[in-house]
Amino acid sequence: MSHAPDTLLTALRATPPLVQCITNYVAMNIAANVMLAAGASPAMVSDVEEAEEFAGIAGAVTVNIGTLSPPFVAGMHAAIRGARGAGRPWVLDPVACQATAYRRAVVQALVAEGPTIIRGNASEILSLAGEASRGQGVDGRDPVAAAEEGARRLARSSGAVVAVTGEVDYVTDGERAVRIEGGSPFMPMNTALGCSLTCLCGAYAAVAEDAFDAAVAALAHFAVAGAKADEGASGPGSFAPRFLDALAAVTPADLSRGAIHDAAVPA
Ligand SMILES: Nc1ncnc2c1ncn2[C@@H]1O[C@H](COP(=O)(O)OP(=O)(O)OP(=O)(O)O)[C@@H](O)[C@H]1O
Ligand SMILES: Cc1ncsc1CCO
Ligand SMILES: [Mg+2]
Repeated sequence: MSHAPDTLLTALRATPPLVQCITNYVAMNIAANVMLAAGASPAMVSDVEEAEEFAGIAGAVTVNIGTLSPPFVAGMHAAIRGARGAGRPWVLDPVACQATAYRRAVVQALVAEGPTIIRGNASEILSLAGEASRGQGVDGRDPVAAAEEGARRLARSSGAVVAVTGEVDYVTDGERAVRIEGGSPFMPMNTALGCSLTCLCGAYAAVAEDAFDAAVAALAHFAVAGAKADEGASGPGSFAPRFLDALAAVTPADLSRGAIHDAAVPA
């Protein structure tokens, strides 16, 4: 059954899903605040001693490789085991996966575990799709349009819904695709908003039957809140608190107004 973003936001706010977010040191506080403002219940639980058990009580798990280390990786695989055992969705954020041999190896092993959703910037998705990427560190340096074909191929090969973010976002499961407009140029000037969006994809996946609908709703929530926060912001600093306020103020009706456009999928 397909659910529109407004229905999913209503469900999210009615029963805030517990989301186990394994994310990087930069994002932990920012992402937790984003999740609470949007209407979800985040828990940054990552140690291998408890990650699998915790995933058994969470509505979804999110895994982000931003500040990678062997202990983090052990916790990620434990949490994924827990999510899979409980039949719950899990979301992958391949931060800077093009940058080093360690990141490339870790991210390949994670993709092989079958993420429900992969959310990254265009440089990261190009790299995961085996194409040339202009990415150097954590920020996207390629246009989303350049990663659309690779995103569809990655979706088909991995079985994940792939969400590519940037000025205009693109979501595909290999068969369906949409573009989402909105947001603000101040968003990429605020660190870890992409990481926070990955956590929100987990929250929507916890309440949705269809991972494609979940990714679209999470990205639309960010697009609408970002556009709202942009009004009156004079720079990235004043944008940040306005964005948190806007995430909380977004209504289900806001999500059904115009940000989401169907995109043709070539055979
Ligand atoms: N130029 C832009 N205009 C409007 N919205 C943007 C722009 N660039 C990014 N966004 C929005 O910012 C959010 C984060 O996407 P982005 O692609 O910057 O993630 P990211 O590179 O993974 O970020 P990070 O790794 O710093 O967390 C998304 O909602 C995206 O739509
Ligand atoms: C700046 C930074 N460095 C590693 S992770 C991260 C957060 C944005 O991806
Ligand atoms: Mg990122």
